[in-house]
Amino acid sequence: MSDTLLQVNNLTVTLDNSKPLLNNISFHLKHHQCLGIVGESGSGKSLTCKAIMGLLEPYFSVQGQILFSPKKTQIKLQQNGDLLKQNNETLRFMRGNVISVILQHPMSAFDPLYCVGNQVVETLLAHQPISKNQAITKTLNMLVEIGLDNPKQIYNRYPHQLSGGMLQRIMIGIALMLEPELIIADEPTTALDSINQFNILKIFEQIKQQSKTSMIFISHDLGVIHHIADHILVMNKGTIVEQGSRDHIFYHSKNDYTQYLINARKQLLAKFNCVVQPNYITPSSETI
Ligand SMILES: Nc1ncnc2c1ncn2[C@@H]1O[C@H](COP(=O)(O)OP(=O)(O)OP(=O)(O)O)[C@@H](O)[C@H]1O
Repeated sequence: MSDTLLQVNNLTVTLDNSKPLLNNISFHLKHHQCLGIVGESGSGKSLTCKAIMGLLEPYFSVQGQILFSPKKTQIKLQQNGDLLKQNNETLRFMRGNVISVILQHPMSAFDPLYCVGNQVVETLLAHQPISKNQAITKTLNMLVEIGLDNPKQIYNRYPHQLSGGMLQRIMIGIALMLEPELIIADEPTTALDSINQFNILKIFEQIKQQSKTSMIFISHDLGVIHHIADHILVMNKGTIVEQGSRDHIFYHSKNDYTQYLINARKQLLAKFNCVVQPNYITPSSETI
C-alpha cells in the first residue's frame, strides 16, 4: 500500500475567469506526517484546505486532482479517490469521520444554548454506533485526556463559561474521538493568548507522537510551523513558492520569499528579546 494519504495535482481555483486564487499547486502528504502550510494572509492556505474538505462554494471553478487514499476502508471512493469527483453524500460522510477540521475560533463551532458536554455527545452519536451512556463516558474521558480538570463540571458548562483555550482543546478532543485519518488545523492557535497557544501546541505534538493520524497544520506563524511540521509548503499569492522538509525550509532554503519570511520572524524575535532582556545581544544565527 502506498505511504501517501493525499496527493494534490495541479489544483487551480478561479473566480469569474479572473486571475487564479490557487494557481496549479501540487503537493502530497504521507500517512502519519504533519504538513505545515505557511504564508502571508491571502496566500491561499485556507482555500487549499476548503478544496480538500469539499467546502468550496459552487461559484468557484476548480481544476486538478485531490487524490485521497485512506487506510481504513470505511468508505469506497470513486474515480481513484479524487475528492473533487465524490458526491455530496460521500463528502458529508468523510467530514468528521475521515477528515476533521479544527478552526481558528472555537467559540463559533459551539451552540451557545447547549452545554458543551451535550454537544460533544450529540456529535459522537451522529458519527459512531454507540449508546448515549457510552458517549457520555467517552466525553468525560476525553476531557481528562486533553488536560481539563473537573470533567463533570466542564461537561455542564455553556460555551461562554469556558475560555477560548478550553474550547479549542475540546474541539481537538472531538476531532480525535472521531479517529479521523486526517486532521486539518487551520490557524488553531492564532486566536489564543501565548500560554494557551503553548498548551494547544503541546496537544498537537502529542497527537504527532502517538502518530495515529496525519495532519495539515496551517499557520502564518513560522515558529509554530517549525515546532510541529515534518514537511512544509510555503505559499504566496496562490502559488507554492517552495516545499521541502522542515530542515530544508528553515536551514537550507535559498528561496527569496522563504528567506524573507524567516528573516521577518527572526527580527521580531530579536525585538522581543531586546524588550524583555535589555542587555540582550542578537546572535548572528538567531533561532526560530
Ligand atoms: N469566498 C471567497 N470569495 C472570493 N474570494 C475569496 C473567498 N475566499 C477566499 N478568497 C480569496 O482567495 C485568496 C486566498 O484566500 P485564503 O483565505 O485562502 O487565504 P489565507 O492564506 O488562508 O489567508 P488568511 O491567513 O488571512 O486566512 C484571497 O485573495 C481571498 O481574498
